Amino acid sequence: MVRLGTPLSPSATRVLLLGSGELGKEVAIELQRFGVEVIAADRYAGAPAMQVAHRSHVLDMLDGAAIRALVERERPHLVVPEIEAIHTQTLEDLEREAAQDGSGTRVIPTARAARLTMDREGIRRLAAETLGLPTSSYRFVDTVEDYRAAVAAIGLPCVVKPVMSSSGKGQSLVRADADVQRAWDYAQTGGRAGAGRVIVEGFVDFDYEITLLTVRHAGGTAFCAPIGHLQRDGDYRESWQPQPMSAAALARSREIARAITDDLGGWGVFGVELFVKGDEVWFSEVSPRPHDTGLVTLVSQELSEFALHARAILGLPVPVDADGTIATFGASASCALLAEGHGVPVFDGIDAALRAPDTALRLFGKPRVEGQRRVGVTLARGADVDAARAVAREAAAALTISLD
Ligand SMILES: Nc1ncnc2c1ncn2[C@@H]1O[C@H](COP(=O)(O)OP(=O)(O)OP(=O)(O)O)[C@@H](O)[C@H]1O
Ligand SMILES: NCC(=O)N[C@@H]1O[C@H](COP(=O)([O-])[O-])[C@@H](O)[C@H]1O
Ligand SMILES: [Mg+2]
Repeated sequence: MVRLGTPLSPSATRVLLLGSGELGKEVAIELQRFGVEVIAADRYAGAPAMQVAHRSHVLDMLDGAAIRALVERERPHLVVPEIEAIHTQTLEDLEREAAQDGSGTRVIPTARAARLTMDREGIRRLAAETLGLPTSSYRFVDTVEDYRAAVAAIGLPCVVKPVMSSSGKGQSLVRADADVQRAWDYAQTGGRAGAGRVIVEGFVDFDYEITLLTVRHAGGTAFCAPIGHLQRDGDYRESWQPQPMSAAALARSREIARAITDDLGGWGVFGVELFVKGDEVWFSEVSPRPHDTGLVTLVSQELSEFALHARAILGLPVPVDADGTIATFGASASCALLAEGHGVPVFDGIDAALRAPDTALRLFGKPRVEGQRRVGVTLARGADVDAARAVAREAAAALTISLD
């Protein structure tokens, strides 16, 4: 039996979000709807989820002592990682101590899942070497000499990424010898945690790629309809649901998603990223939390990936149909809004963007842009995926973003 208290009272169910971006903001809203007390943390003030949380804290999330002090101060029932770059060793320590002293703090989905996925090496070795799942070829390197040898061994084209990065930061596609040094230099400066270890991956020449949102909940494992997406510079630009795919490729995708999520364990939404060519499927990576390409579920599903995460982590029911699928409203799409430059975002043309029926918009409220940053998303439903994508793109094109 699940029991929820009243926020800001001794009975409150307290959730600490580690990371407070656009994905955490939607999770926070869903938790608020259940009267959960939400505490948001991130490396900067005024982050999106902080704007809808009961309170917030600014800290360096790679600082283990700072994470520990925050958990001891807030005594959350659930610690919910929202980004990769967290001092996950501290989460493992806290999880173990909580099991011993009975304080009841749980890490979502598990501290081990957070540790393995914060770093490309942990999750890649688990998937490819322990579970035997198909992946691209890969090598991990620490020095420029080893890097050059890895590129030679893997062959061109290859993809170079810092082991700790997301949204394509520090990532390059190396097509020719002339790109090799530049890719190393970018990987050393573009990652979230500074210079360091790099993965060199063989290029997978896929037909399309998907995110298979997989929900581990009290009643078992459920899948959302596959989400197709378009990435540029390693960052998502458009996503749509459902991605048309063969029955064999979908079955294989579910098999891979089940294998990796069963191993990671715990409750919550996982974004399993897969490459598909014909009926063949490769595992790429997994987020043990809602996924950016899953923003489309804000219009495609009664229960978005954020609502599903809230339900799953609280131990609440997740309704599924007979074959374990979560219902959708039909073809839908999302289009990311990127701002470039320096300053505080201001949006014009909102009325034009929302003129078409079945169109929606999320403006994340990120306080500043320095360089390039995703600041919002347009959402649309349509007769089919192509129509939905066109409406989402048109809505995005109707908006102008300036930086004050
Ligand atoms: N080995 C590969 N072969 C072909 N394409 C790849 C490969 N690795 C990455 N990509 C492309 O780059 C995109 C981003 O890669 P990846 O997901 O590893 O980066 P990321 O920084 O973790 O992104 P995010 O955090 O947004 O998921 C992939 O979705 C895919 O389009
Ligand atoms: N691909 C991972 C992803 O989309 N993560 C989302 O972006 C935020 C960071 O944005 P920022 O870099 O603009 O601060 C994260 O907090 C999360 O919501
Ligand atoms: Mg990815």
